Amino acid sequence: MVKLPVNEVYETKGQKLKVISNEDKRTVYHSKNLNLWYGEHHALKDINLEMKENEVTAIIGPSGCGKSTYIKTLNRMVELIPSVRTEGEILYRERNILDNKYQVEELRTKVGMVFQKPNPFPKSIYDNIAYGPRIHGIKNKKILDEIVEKSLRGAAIWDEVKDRLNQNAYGLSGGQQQRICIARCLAIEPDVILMDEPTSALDPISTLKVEELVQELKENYSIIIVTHNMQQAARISDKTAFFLNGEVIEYAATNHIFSTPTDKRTEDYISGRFG
Ligand SMILES: Nc1ncnc2c1ncn2[C@@H]1O[C@H](COP(=O)(O)OP(=O)(O)OP(=O)(O)O)[C@@H](O)[C@H]1O
Repeated sequence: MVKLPVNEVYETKGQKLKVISNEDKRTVYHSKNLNLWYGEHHALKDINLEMKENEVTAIIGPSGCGKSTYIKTLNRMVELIPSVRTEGEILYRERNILDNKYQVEELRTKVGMVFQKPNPFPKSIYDNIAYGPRIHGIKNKKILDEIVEKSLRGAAIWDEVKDRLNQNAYGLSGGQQQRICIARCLAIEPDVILMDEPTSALDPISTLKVEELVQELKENYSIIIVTHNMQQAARISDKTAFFLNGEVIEYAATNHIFSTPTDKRTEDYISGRFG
């Protein structure tokens, strides 16, 4: 494949085409000097990370390094824990979500989350997907039907469940349940999808399906995924942040992190010397 230099303007059939560089992509999240404490425990230390739209950003690092804590600050889920204290800023689309004036409800309509263990509601497949839109006031059956179908198609599970939409979601396999949770997330038309180890409870085939789905979804969404599976990060992400003891040791294009890491600690981690 020929690689064109970025930001060059070419003319073809009378049309000017600009080769877009990564710098032209808009920033979705920008953490600035973010610190977080659980009581006395300093769990996130001066995190500075800028994440771009329509990219998959992977967060990797050994157990206890702060990956889940970080992703849960991005939708302010951490504030449910009473001992948590934060300092610094997290800009989402240029507004500081840690500001008291920022309504968490507003954030939740824009940022969806998929967890480690599939967590469908004990309801029908249809009601799982229609749940969010209903909360947002949509009652019209035809509109809800459309949202349900579109979301299930978006999560690549429509064909598997279209004939049993009224059955309980608990009757599905783990991999199917996880895609139902992704569909539930898509139904609120989010801007960003946060995923906290979304495949760690899945078998290899379901894992592959979710990984393929993540690749497709980035065309329309920005995805931030925590994974302890380094092969997965290498396969599906554009950028990777390596966390260690609450700090970001290195953040760069995924191929750079996995081929020529700058920091010795990143190299030791990705080559399996610790973690
Ligand atoms: N609710 C909590 N109260 C107190 N300390 C916590 C709490 N949650 C996490 N921690 C601590 O904060 C640090 C970071 O934990 P976190 O769960 O973010 O790590 P992680 O990188 O996601 O780990 P893992 O890969 O094992 O899930 C750990 O030392 C952990 O013990």
